[in-house]
Amino acid sequence: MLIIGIAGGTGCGKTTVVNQIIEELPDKEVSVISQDSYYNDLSHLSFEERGKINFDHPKAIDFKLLGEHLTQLRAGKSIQQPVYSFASHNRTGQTVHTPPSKVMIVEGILILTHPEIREMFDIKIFVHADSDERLIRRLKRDINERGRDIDEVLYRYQTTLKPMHDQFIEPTKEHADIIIPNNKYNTVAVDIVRTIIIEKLL
Ligand SMILES: Nc1ncnc2c1ncn2[C@@H]1O[C@H](COP(=O)(O)OP(=O)(O)O)[C@@H](O)[C@H]1O
Ligand SMILES: Nc1ccn([C@@H]2O[C@H](COP(=O)(O)O)[C@@H](O)[C@H]2O)c(=O)n1
Repeated sequence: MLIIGIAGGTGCGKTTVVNQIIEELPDKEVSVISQDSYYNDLSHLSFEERGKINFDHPKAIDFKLLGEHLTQLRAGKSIQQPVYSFASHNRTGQTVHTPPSKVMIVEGILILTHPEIREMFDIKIFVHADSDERLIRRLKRDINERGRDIDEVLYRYQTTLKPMHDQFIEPTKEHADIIIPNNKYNTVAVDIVRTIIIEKLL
């Protein structure tokens, strides 16, 4: 099994890059795990209380469960990946059956911050886009797809997102084996990563 970790600040294009990489690959051979699925279970809090959580701090992530799941996958066992709702700031209670595959891609803003999780990756990738570009993309995406308004996105950006990015996420770039510049769509980098994966699948 080859486990690839793909990190980078919000809006840098991690999900887009992953989708481009796997587009032409056989479904059964490559699976994706999103760090978003591993936000802590916040069922004990009200919606208002959940909305005040700092979702850009490493403590917001259930790294224990993520580590257990990666260990199980490496041992050839399937996992039940939680489904996360950005609308309710919580897990939905549903899960996605995720079997082990030859290549597992794990993507998320904070996945390279945790030493034991980092150790589990055979290849570590950091996707870079400038912060103004990321904010513009985040605004458009969160308003169109995640049920947010401009005030919510900007408030979160100023209070938690930017400080946490500077403190925790940007420094993990130094752990990366590959840095993908993604201010513009980067098909060359996507092709290179896909080629590495295809070699593993042969
Ligand atoms: N290279 C790019 N150029 C322009 N827009 C992009 C690019 N990559 C991603 N996007 C757009 O930016 C938004 C955020 O991308 P996404 O892949 O969700 O980022 P992330 O998973 O890193 O938060 C999406 O609407 C996506 O379509
Ligand atoms: N309930 C939540 C949980 C997380 N976020 C934000 O999501 C970002 C990470 O996801 P990306 O797809 O953008 O990498 C992170 O910056 C959190 O602020 C949220 O808004 N609400």
